[in-house]
Amino acid sequence: MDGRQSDQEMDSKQTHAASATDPATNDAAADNNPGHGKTSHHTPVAATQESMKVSLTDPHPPLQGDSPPQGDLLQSAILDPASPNSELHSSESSPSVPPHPEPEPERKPATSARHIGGTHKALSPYSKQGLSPRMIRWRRKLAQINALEPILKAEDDLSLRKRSLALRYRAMAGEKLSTLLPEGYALVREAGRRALSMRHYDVQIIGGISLFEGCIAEMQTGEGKTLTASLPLYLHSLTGKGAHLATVNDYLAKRDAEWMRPLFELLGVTVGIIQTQDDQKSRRESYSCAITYGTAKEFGFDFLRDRLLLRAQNRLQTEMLGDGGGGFSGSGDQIVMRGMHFCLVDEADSILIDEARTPLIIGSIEDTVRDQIVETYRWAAENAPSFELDEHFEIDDDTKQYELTARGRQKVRALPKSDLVRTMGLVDLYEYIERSIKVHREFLLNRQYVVKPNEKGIDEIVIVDEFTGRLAEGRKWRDGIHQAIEAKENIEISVPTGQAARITVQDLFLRYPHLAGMTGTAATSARELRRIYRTPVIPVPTNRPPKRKRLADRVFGTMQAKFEAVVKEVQEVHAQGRPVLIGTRSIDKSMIVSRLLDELGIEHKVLNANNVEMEAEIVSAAGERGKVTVATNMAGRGTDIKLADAIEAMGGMHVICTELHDAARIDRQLIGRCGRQGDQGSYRQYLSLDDDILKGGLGPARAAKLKEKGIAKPGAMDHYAKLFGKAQRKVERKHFRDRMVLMHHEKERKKMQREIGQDPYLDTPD
Ligand SMILES: Nc1ncnc2c1ncn2[C@@H]1O[C@H](COP(=O)(O)OP(=O)(O)OP(=O)(O)O)[C@@H](O)[C@H]1O
Repeated sequence: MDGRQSDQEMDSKQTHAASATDPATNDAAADNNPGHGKTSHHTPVAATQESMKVSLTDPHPPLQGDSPPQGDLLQSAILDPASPNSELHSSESSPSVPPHPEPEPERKPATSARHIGGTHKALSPYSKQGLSPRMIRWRRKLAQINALEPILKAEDDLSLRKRSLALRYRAMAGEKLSTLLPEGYALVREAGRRALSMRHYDVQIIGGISLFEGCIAEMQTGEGKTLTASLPLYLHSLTGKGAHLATVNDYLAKRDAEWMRPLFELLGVTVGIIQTQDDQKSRRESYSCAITYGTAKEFGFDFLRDRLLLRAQNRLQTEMLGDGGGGFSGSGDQIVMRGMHFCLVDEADSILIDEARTPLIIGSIEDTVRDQIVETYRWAAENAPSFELDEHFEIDDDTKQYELTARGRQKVRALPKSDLVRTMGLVDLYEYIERSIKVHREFLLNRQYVVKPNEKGIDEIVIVDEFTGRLAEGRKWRDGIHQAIEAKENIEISVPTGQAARITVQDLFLRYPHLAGMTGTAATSARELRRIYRTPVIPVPTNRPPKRKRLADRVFGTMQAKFEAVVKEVQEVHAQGRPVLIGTRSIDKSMIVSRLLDELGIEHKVLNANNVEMEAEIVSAAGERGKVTVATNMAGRGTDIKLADAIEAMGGMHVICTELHDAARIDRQLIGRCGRQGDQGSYRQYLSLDDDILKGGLGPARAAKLKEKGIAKPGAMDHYAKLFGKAQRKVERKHFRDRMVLMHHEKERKKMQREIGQDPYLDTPD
């Protein structure tokens, strides 16, 4: 990777005209009803102390998803300190395999141990010795929640709802949420059991408590983050200030909200969903709900649009001084958000780290020199391919800068130009050509981007997100890269329109007074998350010990040899009837694997950003007998592949990773598609000496030598496996440093702007 992520920026969709109606529901009226408060207040937490001891054994018949012998791991740990279940089940069985690229030593257990146990001995949050005061406190709360369970179980739905209203009344009257937590969480658990047939496991309750306390809960993939999120979202919603859940795309926002809706509704809590295409009116309605699910991007744009509106109405000053509220204006336009109180970030590493630098930008006026710019982009795109490396331009290996040589500049001057292009300054023309050469060499169709018609049928460049494999609709590369690609593909050029408002994803989340996050893969980023967001990472143990098996890494000389070996393995596992998932780093590579499978006559499905509409169908069948699925990172986050009945006995699903990503976290996401919820499963990493990660981590010279070696020597060369892990760690460290530098500059800029009385979000430099 060449820091392309840093080039990315978001362009807003058109700023919608706000509508005049005010749908803001006033839940407070119902909440403030003392009658409700009294009737539902009949079993306060304090009254249940006696029953707590009893509740440490599970009084419930197992439900769907419950696993009686090991189901409540924590419970058994409390009852029996010697219980093997009291260990943290985070390692996978890996018999006699070379070590998989491990996260940097200084970043992993040390951080977690410090947070959980306070000493380095306390590697397990549930071991008795070295338990941190925090964990002792959390276990005490868990015991209180467990104690309430039989009581709530005996009550009807209406009583639960009344209890919920009473809690809201108390929260709005100023009672601390932490004192309401045990009863609140017990209510959510009971509502989950009734409405979703899913009872929160003890480990999920512990995860929920850590989220309430502003931590990043690291829960293994498939452990049920969606259900865990319901706990802190509910509790924070009680204050009436709105609780937000930010996730990575519209699809997940909608899916999770709809999934959890029956639980919340049973407790009288409203749920809103923000989708990209929503107008201002429906956005306002969604934000007026007690809990709102949406994407980080939409939360950011709504914040900016509101801010622009407030400035237009000259109300920003009072708003900033805390005298805002209401959101009414003389023109009838209203802001959509009710403020920012609590945000739970799903896939926290993706949003808080990978997306952190992404600026969300709302454009302003049309550029008057538009035609000239458009024509120059086209002129550069036509001529760039005729420029030769070393003769006309050079590339700086460290900075990835393209620079024209003297001969290159001479060539630019000599090129034929139209009148419009000729009026452009010569230095600008050099830059246009340099950028265009870079785009021709580094930005490839069906790898970094696709060309896709928009809703008006006009072709557009849509970025393929490196981390999620999904199309990042609405996002643009900056510094003219996006326009240079449009020129290269000969489609309409979207000249930037200047900046009216801008915020980075990082700044957006730092504005929430209460922030928490969940992810399957945060330990490797614990240091960064703590440093930037002051959110400690807490590993939450798995509910059942993972049975996922890691098979030895395989290394080949060339990509071709690697993919041939991959399909051979697919053939073998497929013959046993086990489902196989093959992860690739880009759309074009998924197509290569698909072609090779076709040649062998193996029926399969391809899941990439080009066939997103088939996603639900492909995923729902992927765990069935004999299914083969080729996917990009799209199959990573949020893809819940259910195994068909007989598959578990055969050994579960087999995942094949065909290349390392720039961050080990992304590889872990794909691996996490198998062995979910304690299921059987296996995975293997395939590598080749021409993989991009070697260039990024070991430098172009060393990578070129390895590549030569790979071409010269066919067959497997597994002894190189460790080198790949080393390269990946180097790339991770480089990205970490880049992010820190950027954060520093952003901080300085904002400080300076505030000093001179500017708004750092609205008075943005272009
Ligand atoms: N307490 C529970 N009882 C029964 N089933 C559960 C429970 N918690 C989670 N599950 C099941 O576990 C599966 C995984 O849940 P979910 O998709 O929320 O996991 P996740 O942690 O978000 O995974 P990923 O990180 O892969 O996105 C779902 O099928 C869900 O039904």
